[in-house]
Amino acid sequence: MSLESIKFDKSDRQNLQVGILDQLLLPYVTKYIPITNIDDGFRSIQTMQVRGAPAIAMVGALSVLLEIQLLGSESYMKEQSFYDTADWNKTKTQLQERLDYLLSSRPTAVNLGNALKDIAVLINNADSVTSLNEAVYEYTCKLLENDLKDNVTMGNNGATHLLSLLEKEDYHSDFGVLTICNTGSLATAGYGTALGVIRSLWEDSQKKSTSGEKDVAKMAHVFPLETRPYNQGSRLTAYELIHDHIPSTLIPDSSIAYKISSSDLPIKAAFVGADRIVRNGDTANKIGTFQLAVLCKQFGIKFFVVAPKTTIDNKTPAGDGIIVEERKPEEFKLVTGTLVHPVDFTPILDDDKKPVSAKVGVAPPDMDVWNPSFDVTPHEFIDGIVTEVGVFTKDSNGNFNLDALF
Ligand SMILES: CSC[C@H]1O[C@H](OP(=O)(O)O)[C@H](O)[C@@H]1O
Repeated sequence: MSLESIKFDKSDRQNLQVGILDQLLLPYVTKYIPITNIDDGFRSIQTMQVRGAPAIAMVGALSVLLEIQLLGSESYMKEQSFYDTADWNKTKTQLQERLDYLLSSRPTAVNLGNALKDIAVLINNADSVTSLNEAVYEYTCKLLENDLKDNVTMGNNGATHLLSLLEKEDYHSDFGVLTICNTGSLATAGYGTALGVIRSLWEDSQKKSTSGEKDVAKMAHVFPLETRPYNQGSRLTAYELIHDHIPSTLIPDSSIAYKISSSDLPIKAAFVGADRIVRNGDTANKIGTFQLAVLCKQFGIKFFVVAPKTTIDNKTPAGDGIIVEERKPEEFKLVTGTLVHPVDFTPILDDDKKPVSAKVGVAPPDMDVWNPSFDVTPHEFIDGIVTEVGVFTKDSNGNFNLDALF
């Protein structure tokens, strides 16, 4: 099992190498595929071999860095015909065009756009390929380092905030939490955003169990939603929770209300990620998040969005300004997975002893479908926005003030 979504090999500064974990093959097959240029970056993001707003930004930035590395290669520049090698300003303009192409791979998550905006400034200011290579290398290394560091800080911020709320309501017992999609190490540089809070809550629970503390609030169980139609929950979050030995039970997206109302273990919070948080706190996230928020409000369960500053869109005033990506109909009408033995779930191997990928039809081929990748949760349904800077809650008028994040 590997939770490393991105492998960035910097051992040879002149020959940087990047591999991404092909998340379309998880949880049964662990396979890394090389990223060598912007085309590889575009394809891996658009096909969702790599997904998760922060991970998309990091793979995008790395693919630009590797393309700039190629610009410094005589053999590559002799073979290629896109870049005008004789005119540095023209080359820079052409590189900006390539960034625009990369940005079109997935329109909703803002992290990629934020990273490419930063890189566009570096391109504009660079006076040579060498200086540009160094500037984008430094930027990209910092992006990956900061993401992991910020996720741990964010995880602890979210856990501390929930535990203090439970203390205030005089709740001193085990509790469960809900989460949707995948917001863990497979969506980031490590630890995760919403799943990072869950990791911090589990660390807190284990300390309390080890020290034998009684009558204390501690997270005892996680209920991840399967998250159709790409199944980030059942294929990826379940994979991470098993890897970390965190007690959890996978539930169908359609069972939230019944789970909350029938659960013996009180469910006290939902933690979800974000693809774009706009100025008033409205949040784009995986399809199904909005209805989870509505149900949490109905049952009096706290609903938290967890995301780093790189997910903030400080230009868009409200959620109706967010472009919501629609995925291809076949991604809904087919379930993609690995052929397994129905009894012990071991992968069925082909003649080369490799697991066999399969697509199973679950709808009539000529049926129209609606397949939005995200929805937009109005800030009215959000109790808090957890970030590495701190946890933001609404004022007495029900408004978020996120200026500290802009
Ligand atoms: C920390 S990942 C944030 C966000 O990205 C996921 O979308 P996708 O799997 O389609 O890239 C999901 O919405 C997560 O909540």
